[in-house]
Amino acid sequence: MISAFYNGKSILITGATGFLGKVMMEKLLRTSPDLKVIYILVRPKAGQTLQQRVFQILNSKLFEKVKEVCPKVHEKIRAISADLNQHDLAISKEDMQELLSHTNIIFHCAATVRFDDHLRHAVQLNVTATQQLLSIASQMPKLEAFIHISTAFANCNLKHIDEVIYPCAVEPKKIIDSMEWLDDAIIDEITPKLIGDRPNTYTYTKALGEMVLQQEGGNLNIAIIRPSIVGATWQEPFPGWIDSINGPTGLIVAAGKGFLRSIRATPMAVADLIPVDLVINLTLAVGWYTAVHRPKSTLIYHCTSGNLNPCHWGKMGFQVLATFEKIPFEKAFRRPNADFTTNNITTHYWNAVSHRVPAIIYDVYLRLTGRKPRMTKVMNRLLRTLSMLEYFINRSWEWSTYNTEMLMSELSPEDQRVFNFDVRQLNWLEYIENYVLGVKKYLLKEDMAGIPEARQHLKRLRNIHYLFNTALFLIAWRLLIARSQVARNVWFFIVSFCYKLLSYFRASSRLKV
Ligand SMILES: CCCCCCCCCCCCCCCC(=O)SCCNC(=O)CCNC(=O)[C@H](O)C(C)(C)COP(=O)(O)OP(=O)(O)OC[C@H]1O[C@@H](n2cnc3c(N)ncnc32)[C@H](O)[C@@H]1OP(=O)(O)O
Ligand SMILES: NC(=O)C1=CN([C@@H]2O[C@H](COP(=O)(O)OP(=O)(O)OC[C@H]3O[C@@H](n4cnc5c(N)ncnc54)[C@H](OP(=O)(O)O)[C@@H]3O)[C@@H](O)[C@H]2O)C=CC1
Repeated sequence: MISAFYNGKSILITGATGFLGKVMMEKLLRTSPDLKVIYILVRPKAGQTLQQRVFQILNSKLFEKVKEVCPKVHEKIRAISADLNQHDLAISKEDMQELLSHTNIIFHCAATVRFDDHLRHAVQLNVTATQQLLSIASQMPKLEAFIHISTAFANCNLKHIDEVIYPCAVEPKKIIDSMEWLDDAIIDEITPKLIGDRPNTYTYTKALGEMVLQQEGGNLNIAIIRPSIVGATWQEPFPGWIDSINGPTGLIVAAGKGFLRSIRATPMAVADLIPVDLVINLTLAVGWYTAVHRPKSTLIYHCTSGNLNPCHWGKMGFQVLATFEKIPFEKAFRRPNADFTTNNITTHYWNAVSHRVPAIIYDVYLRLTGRKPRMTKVMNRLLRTLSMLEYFINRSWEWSTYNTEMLMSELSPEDQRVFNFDVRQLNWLEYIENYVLGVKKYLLKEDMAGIPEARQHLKRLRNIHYLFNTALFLIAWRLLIARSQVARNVWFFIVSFCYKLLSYFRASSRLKV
């Protein structure tokens, strides 16, 4: 039923080149190959034109399965040049006309997801662009539904979060206006006051974005999806696909490569991870439900795992490390072994001993061998990332999921199977193993044939580690003996004790003969 609904439709997706957007395009094309067209708003980036970007995406591994059911996949995608940083989204007149007269459904995924983005930029992307898209949407006569992707952490200043829009202290309109005339220095100064007890500009501006939808949605048929921490695919189009380094993925890479040795995290805090294919299944089901059933008010759907099938960071970390034993990453800096600490002092200690000192030693080695030092820079970046993510790995939240569960009960058995978003069916251990494997294959693009060599490399690292520790112990001991009478006495006692033990064994073996 849901598949049939999208057939013949013209669908507009923003953020289609991003992590969620790609999985959404793939699923739509695979399950509704007779859809009319998918308009995607794309900007040229990294020296590539939009056509080159789209070509690269459609020819990637993710889209291999789609081509079996929809060979003319290229013809179904219409890339429209746009920049959400620009006031009018920088869409040409002709393209705008086409969008206005044909679009049936909008999925608004584009956003800045950087936690440290400057407030001005975060407001432009996550608030102003949403406002402008709403204004465009309100001129679309054929529009049936406007689906907005927010985040479950938009209200992370609360402990229990319901499927409602919570107001922010300052009206989004006022924030948008002030960003026009305030200079960067003043914005920097007021940012902590505005974001209040939220940890970053991302969560704050996503909350403002929701308010804009509520206040300026007019008669539009709107729904909001709030996913928690989005991870690799669970089942579709195949398990473990991921190409984004955001969230836990960057830390999995850092742990697997041996950079990440210690992390300030609460092992019993809920790791509210949710697979990306599950998020997309829910989103497409919401698109159908919103368009067909036209709920009286804007419904919000939490796409979270914690209340239905909880996993904890401790369990996740353990399983990630266990997977590295089977599937090691190539060219690791050290053997993967990341510990969780919960206290500030041990965090500082391990950061110094396990992160900074090895980086400095390695950079000295690089310098001595005539190469450019780089490890300290990598470590600094890792520590900065850790400090940004810590907020989310030391707390647990409760999200109510009434609307999501209501929607599940509205689906036919066939739709429940094809657009499965029932997280209770997910086996975490299996999922995390596939996730780590997917990070190796699809993000790091490492060949599975290289696993024996990666294992050998880890063995060499282990031997170097033992050798290094022994040498360090002997040097420290030698220095201690040279300086301390007590250490000398202990040393003398140990040596004479060993000597006596040896003499005793020798004498007793002679007596036996
Ligand atoms: C033992 C294990 C335990 C595991 C335990 C895990 C616990 C983990 C809890 C997480 C909990 C999160 C909960 C969030 C819930 C939301 O709603 S999340 C939305 C998702 N958003 C994020 O995750 C954004 C977080 N990241 C950031 O804000 C920024 O990356 C940081 C952390 C500020 C770092 O910024 P930065 O140092 O400037 O680094 P950045 O430029 O971003 O990237 C560094 C490199 O990665 C590359 N890169 C960046 N993005 C990408 C991408 N998407 N794809 C590919 N490459 C990329 C860049 O190109 C760059 O490479 P170079 O150009 O230097 O060669
Ligand atoms: N990933 C996660 O863990 C979570 C994500 N979400 C939400 O899901 C949505 C998608 O996130 P995700 O796919 O991970 O994010 P990505 O960073 O992977 O993708 C962001 C998308 O937005 C586009 N975009 C950014 N700036 C502009 C711009 N100026 N003009 C046009 N397009 C732009 C990007 O285009 P380009 O490729 O050109 O940069 C990209 O397609 C977001 O709304 C996010 O808040 C919610 C919860 C968790």
